Amino acid sequence: MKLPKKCQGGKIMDLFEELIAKVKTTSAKIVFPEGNDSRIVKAAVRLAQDGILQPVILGERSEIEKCAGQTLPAEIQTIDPAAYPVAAFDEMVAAFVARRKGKNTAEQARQLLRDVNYFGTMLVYLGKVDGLVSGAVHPTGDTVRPALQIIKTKPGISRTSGAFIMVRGQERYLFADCAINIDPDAQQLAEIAVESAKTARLFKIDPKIALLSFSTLGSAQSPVVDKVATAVKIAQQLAPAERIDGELQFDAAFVPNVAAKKAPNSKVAGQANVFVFPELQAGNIGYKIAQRMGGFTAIGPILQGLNQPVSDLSRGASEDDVYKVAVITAMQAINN
Ligand SMILES: CC(C)(COP(=O)(O)OP(=O)(O)OC[C@H]1O[C@@H](n2cnc3c(N)ncnc32)[C@H](O)[C@@H]1OP(=O)(O)O)[C@@H](O)C(=O)NCCC(=O)NCCS
Ligand SMILES: CC(=O)OP(=O)(O)O
Repeated sequence: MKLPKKCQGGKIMDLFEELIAKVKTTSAKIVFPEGNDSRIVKAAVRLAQDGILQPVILGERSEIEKCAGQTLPAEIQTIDPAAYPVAAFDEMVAAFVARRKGKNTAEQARQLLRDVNYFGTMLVYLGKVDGLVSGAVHPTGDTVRPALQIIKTKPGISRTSGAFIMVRGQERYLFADCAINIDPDAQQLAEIAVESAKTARLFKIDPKIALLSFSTLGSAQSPVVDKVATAVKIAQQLAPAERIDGELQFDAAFVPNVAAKKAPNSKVAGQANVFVFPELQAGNIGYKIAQRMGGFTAIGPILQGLNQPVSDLSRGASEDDVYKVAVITAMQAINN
């Protein structure tokens, strides 16, 4: 049944009201490296004024204010990396070099840490803030590389991946990987599926996980289909309690009467709510089609499997998207 528009909007807010209520209790510190972007600064100001989290914006305070066209409230902390105290910067350089275990020299560290994303990620690593939100200006690679190198993945997880929660009225789905792994192998794809189930639960989605393909359970033959079928077997071994199936075409995964024809014995087909794409072109295109043509709100990408929360925005993000992703980042910090 289709709900009236007003009611659909209400449902999106329900999800956020729940998250915000949780996040407010801890007042997490979130760093925003892109103090030169008005969407970032305005969202950070609103988050502080709404009492949701404590933003730390990187940049020179008067420049940040010029960019946002407003004076920053006194409670908003800013850090200008160019004016960071020498002793604290030296400490950051030493910690970076130690973390990189011979992969970067101190000289390289000093150079890299001039980049706001490296600087902000080190603030997370050193525990000076609880999470980072960036990517409104920087492309994904430049936003997440510092996190991959410094924060790294949790034990037992080899790849981080990027999930979107797709919301339209009462509908709530998870799409992954839409952001990071260009051509994951079967093992990596299986890990993405298992991590996606954990992320889904954070958003009260009871996961039924479909690994997507252009083939349903052997209807087409190709090495790329074999990769997905192998990933399903690995994922089922990694997480035997989860409902995981594939390879499935999207219609077989989503539409009950198509599932009845194509995959009648599947416990997932026709009712999947977590969709794992076989590679990044499909995942990134897929979420943008659902967002831009299908009327879904796309929340993310939420980086899964990192030791500490770092979030990458789409450069097409609105001020409101920044606000929501920051709330999710703070929630990940609580659940860490
Ligand atoms: C994420 C991405 C930037 C990493 O590329 P890269 O920096 O060239 O990766 P490298 O292979 O040089 O690895 C750099 C480091 O990150 C680690 N790494 C790379 N991918 C990783 C992943 N998915 N999970 C965890 N660690 C990863 C590597 O192990 C390496 O660590 P090390 O320096 O300690 O050895 C790349 O995969 C990419 O461009 N992905 C697509 C991003 C994109 O454009 N998405 C669409 C828009 S959202
Ligand atoms: C997630 C994503 O696609 O990011 P961007 O639009 O910045 O490339």
